[in-house]
Amino acid sequence: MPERLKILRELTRGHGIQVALIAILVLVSTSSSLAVPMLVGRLVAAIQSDEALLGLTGLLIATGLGTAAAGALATYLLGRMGQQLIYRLRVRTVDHSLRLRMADLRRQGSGNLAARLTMDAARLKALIDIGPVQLPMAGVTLLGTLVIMGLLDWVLLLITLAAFAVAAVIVVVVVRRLRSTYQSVQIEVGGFVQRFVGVIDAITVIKANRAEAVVGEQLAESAARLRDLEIKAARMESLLVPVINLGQQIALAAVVIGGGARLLSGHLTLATFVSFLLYLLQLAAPLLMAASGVTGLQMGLAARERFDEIFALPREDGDDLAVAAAQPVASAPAVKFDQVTAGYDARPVLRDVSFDVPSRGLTAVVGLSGSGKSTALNLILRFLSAEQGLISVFGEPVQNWRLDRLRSEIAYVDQAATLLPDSIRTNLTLGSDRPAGEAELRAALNRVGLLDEIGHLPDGLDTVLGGEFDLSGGQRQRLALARALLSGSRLILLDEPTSHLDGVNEHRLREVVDELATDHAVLVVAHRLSTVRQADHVIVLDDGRVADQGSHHDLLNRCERYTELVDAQALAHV
Ligand SMILES: Nc1ncnc2c1ncn2[C@@H]1O[C@H](COP(=O)(O)OP(=O)(O)OP(=O)(O)O)[C@@H](O)[C@H]1O
Repeated sequence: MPERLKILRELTRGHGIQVALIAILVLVSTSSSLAVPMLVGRLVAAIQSDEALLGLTGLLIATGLGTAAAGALATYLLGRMGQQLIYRLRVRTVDHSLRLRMADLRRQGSGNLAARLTMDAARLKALIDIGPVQLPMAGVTLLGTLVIMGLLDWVLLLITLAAFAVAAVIVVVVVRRLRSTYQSVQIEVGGFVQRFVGVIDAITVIKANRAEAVVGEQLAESAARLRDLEIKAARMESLLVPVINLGQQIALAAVVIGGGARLLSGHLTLATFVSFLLYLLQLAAPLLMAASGVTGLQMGLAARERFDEIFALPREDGDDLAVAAAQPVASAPAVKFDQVTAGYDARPVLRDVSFDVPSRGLTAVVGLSGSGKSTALNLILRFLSAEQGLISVFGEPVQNWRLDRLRSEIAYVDQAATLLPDSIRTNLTLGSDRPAGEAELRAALNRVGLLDEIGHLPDGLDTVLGGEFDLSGGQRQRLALARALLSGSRLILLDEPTSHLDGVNEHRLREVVDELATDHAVLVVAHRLSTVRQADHVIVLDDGRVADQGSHHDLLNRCERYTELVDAQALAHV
């Protein structure tokens, strides 16, 4: 347990003054609440001996008010500290998640990560609420109460302890079992959110296939598992309060009998007996507080493990070998694959692949679906690492580049032309090192034929996408290309969409790509015959190997695989 309690030190680090202030307030509140029964005892004695009551009554009221004020302030400060903690934790989780390796990110899944930021964060915050204050407060109150009770009458204290013993054993057993149940609940919640997010992402397919009921049932099954686990936890939690109350009632009965006898035998005064009974009645509160505190601690610890799981995953730039930034070689090809073998989870997708992408001109990669074209782009961007061979960008092996510098040299337009759910302006300038002026943005949009279309949107460049307004597939692709134009990157990777653009825009885009290729290296995963015709160099991938490479015409004359691709319309005739 002390090992686990180290978490409280970690969580409250940097908040020493606040923790000390809270501790003082708690101490004030606890000790004044401990004084109340004593004062009541004194009041009883004063009534018995006909003494003046005013001073004592005033002291009693002041003590009550002091307890309340100190308690309220401690609770507020603690709540504030909890929120600061949750803020730091969320920022760290977001930052770390965004920098995870792609494979780890996929394995975790967006829903599971989102559950960390919501439920797990809230449960960890609960730990702050109870950890530094509730548990010590309960401990101090409990200990103080027991000491005072022992001083008042140690025989009655022994009777009390014996009566509570069984209840204490049950509480310890329940609390221990709760931890593993909370862990299962948190894992199940993560899985449930993960499945739900996945389903909403695929909602168009689900609706089009009328699969709402089937998918809904699968989610309901997951919800049912969650319900069962939560009920199991509730069943265990529900035992705590009655068991403690029962212990108290047994103790009360035993103390009344024992105390009555000691009162009659003259071993106890009435005032002491009243004080003892009041302390006994107060005993349940710190016990309940301790029990719920330890329960919350179990929840918080289970949540902490889920955060640790994320933080233990390496950042993708942890692979950087470069101490100094790579020095690009001016004369080197933009990309060089030298006998590269790579894949996912040790399953090779590309085998012994070698090719060059010159620093100027248009290079196309073609191949059947699944032949490894996108994987090649992933390797250049270091979304993935090669198992064997060497991949260089502008003359430097990719792993020697500082990751952010490598990616600043590359503009990437993915097949779906994914956009951020943000304004068009933000999407256009994403990753730009320098702020682009209005005129520059408009010029880029004009080049890809989007200026008029965006001009018709209600907020123009500041229209937010993904909500009320969105762009068509072709418009997205043109926007992504405009971003590439603005990026200033020397290497453009273009994963061509498989769906067709209309003739006008197809022609316009071809012009833009041609223009770009005059002073940039453009590597395009081509799905259209028009693109390969336009390319200076074509690389033919066949089941992860380079079948051949050369110009469109040379390949038509000599590469059977290429002719097949063209004839079988694997390359669309546009
Ligand atoms: N994230 C991934 N995890 C595991 N395997 C993957 C992953 N992405 C792709 N693959 C596998 O790698 C192989 C090559 O995929 P890749 O996307 O590179 O093909 P492609 O040539 O670009 O295909 P397409 O033309 O259909 O886009 C496929 O067999 C695919 O199943």
